[in-house]
Amino acid sequence: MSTLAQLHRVTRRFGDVVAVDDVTLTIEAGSMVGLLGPNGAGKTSLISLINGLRRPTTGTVTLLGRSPQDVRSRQSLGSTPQETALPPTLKVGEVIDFVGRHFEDRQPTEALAEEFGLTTLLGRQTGALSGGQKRRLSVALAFVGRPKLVLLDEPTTGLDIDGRHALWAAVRRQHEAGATVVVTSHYLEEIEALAERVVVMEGGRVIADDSLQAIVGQVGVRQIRLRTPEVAAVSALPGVARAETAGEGADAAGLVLYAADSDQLIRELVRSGLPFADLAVRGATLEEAFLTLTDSGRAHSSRAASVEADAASAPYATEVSR
Ligand SMILES: Nc1ncnc2c1ncn2[C@@H]1O[C@H](COP(=O)(O)OP(=O)(O)OP(=O)(O)O)[C@@H](O)[C@H]1O
Repeated sequence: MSTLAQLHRVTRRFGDVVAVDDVTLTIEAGSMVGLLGPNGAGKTSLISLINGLRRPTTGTVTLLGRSPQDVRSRQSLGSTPQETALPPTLKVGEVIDFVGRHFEDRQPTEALAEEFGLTTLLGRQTGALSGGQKRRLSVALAFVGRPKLVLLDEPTTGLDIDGRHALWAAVRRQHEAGATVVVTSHYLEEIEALAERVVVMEGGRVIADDSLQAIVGQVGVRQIRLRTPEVAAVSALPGVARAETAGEGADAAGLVLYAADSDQLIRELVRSGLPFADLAVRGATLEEAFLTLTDSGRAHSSRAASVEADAASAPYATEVSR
């Protein structure tokens, strides 16, 4: 596998702020990498180091074997422009043609428009597009030059669910057609839908870098859902790492338990004689993995209150940490 981008011991400071802190990272050709992290984790700064908009304070960044500032390496890079960078009086088709002309091997305007659901908008001025339509155009432009590497910084922010799903499908098809993609997102669902490899950042550092499956698997918890009128007693069973009530139902609340050993917990539950129904067990989600991996998750857990006996009637989910 060839390397498209490489960061070696890269630190980027803005005054006193260390936005990227001693990061070493390799982006291999053919991969689909999700960059995940809480606000201010350094994701955008990392992207701007790869696309050459920023230079590292220390360390080295290479893009296709060259400096990211070298125009030859940027020829093979696709990224989304800021929405405000779209010329408002140019039509969608004209903008795609304009950007496409910068590349030797480009996707035809009609094909790209079709792929990103822009066909009926080709004749419309970009200034007259909705926010979601501008977003789709911005992402489509990242792919027009058949780039080897595409950097998508929060590609679906502001899109509704249908719009998000349609864009993910288009990005997946472009990836299958050969594009290597790095995508940052606040939506865990987006990373789960797109990424094969997940890099988790926090405080400028990479705190996890593995396959999506392995990241989720790192969280040694399983989720057990059931309904019970005895919320407090079931939540207090040995082996429960965390419990949340959904507050549904008048007499038997929905309860979500997290445990390292779900089999053992179920044995304890049966042995306790406590009433329960609708038992379901599944593995952790990316969200649970993320909360476990990041400080925000630790803060979130420590803020959580204990399950009280009256939690069954609470209108919102209650989370506990034990
Ligand atoms: N131009 C800048 N000048 C000063 N500080 C900056 C600059 N750009 C980023 N920072 C700081 O660097 C840190 C990382 O910011 P960055 O935008 O890379 O994070 P992020 O993970 O993309 O966050 P978000 O998810 O909120 O977009 C933050 O503390 C931010 O305030």
